[in-house]
Amino acid sequence: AVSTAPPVTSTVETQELRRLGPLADLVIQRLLVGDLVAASKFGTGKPIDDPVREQQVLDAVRAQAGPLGLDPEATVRFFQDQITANKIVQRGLFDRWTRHPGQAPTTRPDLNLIRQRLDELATRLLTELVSTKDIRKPGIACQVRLLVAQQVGAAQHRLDRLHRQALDTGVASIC
Ligand SMILES: O=C(O)C(=O)C[C@]1(C(=O)O)C=C[C@@H](O)C=C1
Repeated sequence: AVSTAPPVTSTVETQELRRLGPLADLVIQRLLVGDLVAASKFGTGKPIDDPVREQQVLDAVRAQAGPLGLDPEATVRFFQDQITANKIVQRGLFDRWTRHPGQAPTTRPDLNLIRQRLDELATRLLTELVSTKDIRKPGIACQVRLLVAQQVGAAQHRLDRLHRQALDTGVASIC
């Protein structure tokens, strides 16, 4: 008879290997919002860098980290990486749209609404940092899980070179 039950150990191991999946997915969601930010700024003369807004983002996560049981400075570093990743996407798209104006967006999304989305993602990222805290200690186990999460996420979202490069930066401090 053909067995229809999945091999239990491999299922458990697969689930284990995917434990950083939700965190990697949120990192990807945040850098994909970079496409919207770029579309909101491109052609307006508005600079990609907004140091005042960056400080607000970092102050907010620093304040939330401690009460959640996260190290405030490590959390700030993680979000600095998310901002850097976002700017990699924005710069890459500005460059692409300048060289190929036909690919430039034709509608301009509202930056304030986009920032609300980034704030929501920050809350979800913090929650996921908390629930993965025990498996993010530096070491090969974390690196293997991260590699799996990053590859699966990049494939699921069909990320191009630019967004994969940004993802490398976004996940740099996870382990
Ligand atoms: O809010 C913006 O204007 C963005 O460009 C997004 C973002 C971020 O990732 O949070 C990135 C770059 C800016 O310097 C500030 C913030």
